Amino acid sequence: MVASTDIAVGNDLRLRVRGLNVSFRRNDGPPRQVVKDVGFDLQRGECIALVGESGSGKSVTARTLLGLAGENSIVQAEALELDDETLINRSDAWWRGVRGSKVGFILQDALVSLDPLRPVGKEIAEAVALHRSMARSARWAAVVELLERVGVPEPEIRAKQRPGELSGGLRQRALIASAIALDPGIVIADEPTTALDVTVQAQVLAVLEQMIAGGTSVILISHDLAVVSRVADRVLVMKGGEIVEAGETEQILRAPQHAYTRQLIDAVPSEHTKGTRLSHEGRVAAAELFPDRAASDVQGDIPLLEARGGHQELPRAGQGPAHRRQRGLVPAQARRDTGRRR
Ligand SMILES: Nc1ncnc2c1ncn2[C@@H]1O[C@H](COP(=O)(O)OP(=O)(O)OP(=O)(O)O)[C@@H](O)[C@H]1O
Repeated sequence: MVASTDIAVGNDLRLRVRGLNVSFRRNDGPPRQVVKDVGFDLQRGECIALVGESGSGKSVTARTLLGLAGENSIVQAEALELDDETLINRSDAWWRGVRGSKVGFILQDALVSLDPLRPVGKEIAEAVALHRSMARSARWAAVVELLERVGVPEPEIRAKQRPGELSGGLRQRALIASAIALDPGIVIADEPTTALDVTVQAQVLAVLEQMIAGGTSVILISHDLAVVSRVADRVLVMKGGEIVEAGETEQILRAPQHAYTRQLIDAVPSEHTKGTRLSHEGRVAAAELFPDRAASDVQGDIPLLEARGGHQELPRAGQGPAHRRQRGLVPAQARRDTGRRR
C-alpha cells in the first residue's frame, strides 16, 4: 500500500498529511476505521485529485481537513499540518477561524450549500464579515468583485438574487465565490461539477483552473476522470480507506500500476463503448488534450480516453495541467484576477 506520495518538500508546502487514521465510534461494537494511514503533501498552486469508489474514504479525508469529520469521529495522525500548524485536537472555535479563511470548500450542490432564503451576495458578505471587519459598502463592493472574478455576468444584479433564482452554473459560481471570499490557501472541491448541466461544467472547471494558476491549492474529489485529467496535477487513488496508488495524473491515468486503478479507468467510456457521446466539457477537454487532431474528431462520438494497445490515450508529456500553467496557457486576465501571491 502507498502510505505517502514522494514529493520534494519545498517552501511552498501548504498541507502535510502523514499516517492519517479516521474511525467512527459505534454503539454496537468497536470503532470502525474508514481512513487508514493516508499521507500526502499539497503544494501551493497544486491540485490533487482523490478518486476511488463510493465509500472509499475520500470525503471523510477531506472533511477531516475542515474539522468536520463528525462528532463520532476519532482522528489520529503522525502529522496533519496546515501551513506548519497542527490540525489535531483543535477546538470548535479554532476550526471556525480556519474554515473559510484558510481552507475553503465547494460542495456538490450549491442549492443545498447556499441558504435558499438569502440573496447570494448577502451570504457571501456574511462569510466575509465573520473574519474581517469592513464597512458595509466596502464589503458589498468586495462581493460584487468576487462574483465578477468567477465569471458571474451582471454581478450587482445577481448578488441580490436568491439561489433559486439563479441557474445551476451561476449558483455553483456563487458558491465558489463564497469559498474564495477570504482568499484561503486551500480549497476543497467535493464533486464540484457533478450536479451541473454539461454545458456549464467546462465554465466552472475554467474557474477552478484559474484559481489554481493563481496559487490556490485544490483538493478535488471527483468520479469523473475527464475532469481529473484536465485539472489535477496528481492523483491519489483510494480504496477501502487506503491510498492504493499515487502519482502524477498523466502517469497514473496512462500507466496505472494497481489493478483497482485500471478498473476505474476501464469504467470510463472507451473505444469499446463507441457511440457514447462526449459531454460538451469532454469535447472541450479533448480538444485541448489532442490539439493536433482535426476539430471534427472531437465533436462527436469519440471518447476522451481512447483505448489503444490496452491503455487509455491520455495527455502526452507537456500537455497536462501543470504544463498548461507553466506554458502560460491560462489566460493572463485570469492570472491577474486570481494571482495574488500568498
Ligand atoms: N459520520 C459518520 N459516521 C459513521 N460512518 C461514516 C460517517 N461518515 C462517513 N462514514 C462512513 O465512512 C466511509 C467512507 O465514507 P466517505 O463519505 O468518505 O466515502 P467517499 O469515498 O467519499 O464516497 P462517495 O464517493 O460516495 O462520496 C463510508 O463507509 C461511510 O459510510
